Amino acid sequence: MKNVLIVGAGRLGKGFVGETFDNAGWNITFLDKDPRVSEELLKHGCYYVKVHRVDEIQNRTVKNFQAFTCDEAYSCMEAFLETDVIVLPLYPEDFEEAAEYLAKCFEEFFKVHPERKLTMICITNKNYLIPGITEAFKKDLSQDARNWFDQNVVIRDSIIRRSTDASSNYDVHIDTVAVNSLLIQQPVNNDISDVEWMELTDKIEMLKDIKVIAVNGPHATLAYMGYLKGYHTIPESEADPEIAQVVKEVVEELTEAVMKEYPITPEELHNLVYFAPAQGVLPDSIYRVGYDPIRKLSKGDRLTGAAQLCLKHGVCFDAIAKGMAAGFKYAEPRDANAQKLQKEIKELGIGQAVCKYTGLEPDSPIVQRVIEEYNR
Ligand SMILES: NC(=O)c1ccc[n+]([C@@H]2O[C@H](COP(=O)([O-])OP(=O)(O)OC[C@H]3O[C@@H](n4cnc5c(N)ncnc54)[C@H](O)[C@@H]3O)[C@@H](O)[C@H]2O)c1
Ligand SMILES: O=P(O)(O)OC[C@@H](O)[C@@H](O)[C@H](O)[C@H](O)CO
Repeated sequence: MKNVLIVGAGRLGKGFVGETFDNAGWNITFLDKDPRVSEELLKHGCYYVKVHRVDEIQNRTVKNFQAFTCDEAYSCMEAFLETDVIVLPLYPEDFEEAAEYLAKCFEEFFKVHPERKLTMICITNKNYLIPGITEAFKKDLSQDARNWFDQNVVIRDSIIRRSTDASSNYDVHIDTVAVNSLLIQQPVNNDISDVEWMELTDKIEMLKDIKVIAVNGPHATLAYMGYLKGYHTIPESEADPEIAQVVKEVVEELTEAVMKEYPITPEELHNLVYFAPAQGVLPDSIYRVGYDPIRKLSKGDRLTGAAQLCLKHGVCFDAIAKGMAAGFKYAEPRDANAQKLQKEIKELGIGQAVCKYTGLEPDSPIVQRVIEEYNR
């Protein structure tokens, strides 16, 4: 049987990666730095995933797994030494710490199985992270292990086209929408062709730029505008006619700009970004989708990146600016970066804050439009 180690056993780690590899008959090992994750998994002995597919809702119970915390005793070591594939559904800021912790595991793997190959798959919505992640994973290795790592381990980026939510990262009841595959940069070192929803591709960086702008830009707009109207879930925002109209215009604006910027046909774009309707309703939270407005408003990311493309190609970005302005008003108390942003806006004023967090110059037409929308 093949073995997968899932580093980051939160919503996506359990609800997508764990459930999917379990379905394909792989041995699953979860590793998480939050002790509540393994405590809950081990207490229940299983977890539950409601998989919303196009044709049905599957209620899956996943029972066959091991779960570990990133403890000092390295209780995950034995499982690590048997792994074939390592999947890392982590937020961008968490890779460095994961790499530091796992250095000891890679050092041991190299000693015990120098002949084996490994594939690591990173799951985030941030592009161009792989060189930095690779450095982080090699940083604490001995020279011999580093040489081995270069020859035997590949770290691949992916494009995740699936929403998966739960009340917390340690909740054992998870909802996921399964209508699109995970696109993974090829080649990989280990055979994953038996696992549903895993699809190898080329041109990952270009496709990821497009996907983050075209899928996550409208998604963030739903979250930020919905928050301002007091909603808690994305379906509530989608049902609001005023928000739905702005989101429709966001899609029109960014689609025109994307088609001008990238060598992609309308059919290829559709295949990349279309989510077929699934059965039931995923109660996806505005908290999760809006999470970390500092990342989401940064240069090149889903909203500012979309506006930048529009500006470059002479396309109107009025609706995108509305989404960005709502992002600058996002004050969710549980979101540390939303709080940080609000504090900075109070201290610096909206003008300087927009420049600082979008990375754009004060005379940029994007900055001007966002400030106008913010003050409206
Ligand atoms: N949930 C989704 O629908 C979804 C969709 C697309 C992309 N993503 C991306 O996937 C990634 C994970 O999202 P999520 O929703 O599963 O988040 P989550 O918060 O539910 O889970 C992340 C888990 O990683 C753990 N973690 C953090 N640092 C760690 C470390 N150093 N070592 C081990 N574990 C560590 C956390 O404790 C947490 O349990 C993010 O980059 C997110 O943007 C999520
Ligand atoms: O994961 P984030 O924080 O980058 O973005 C939140 C959502 O937009 C995102 O997770 C989507 O649900 C997902 O990318 C859809 O495929």
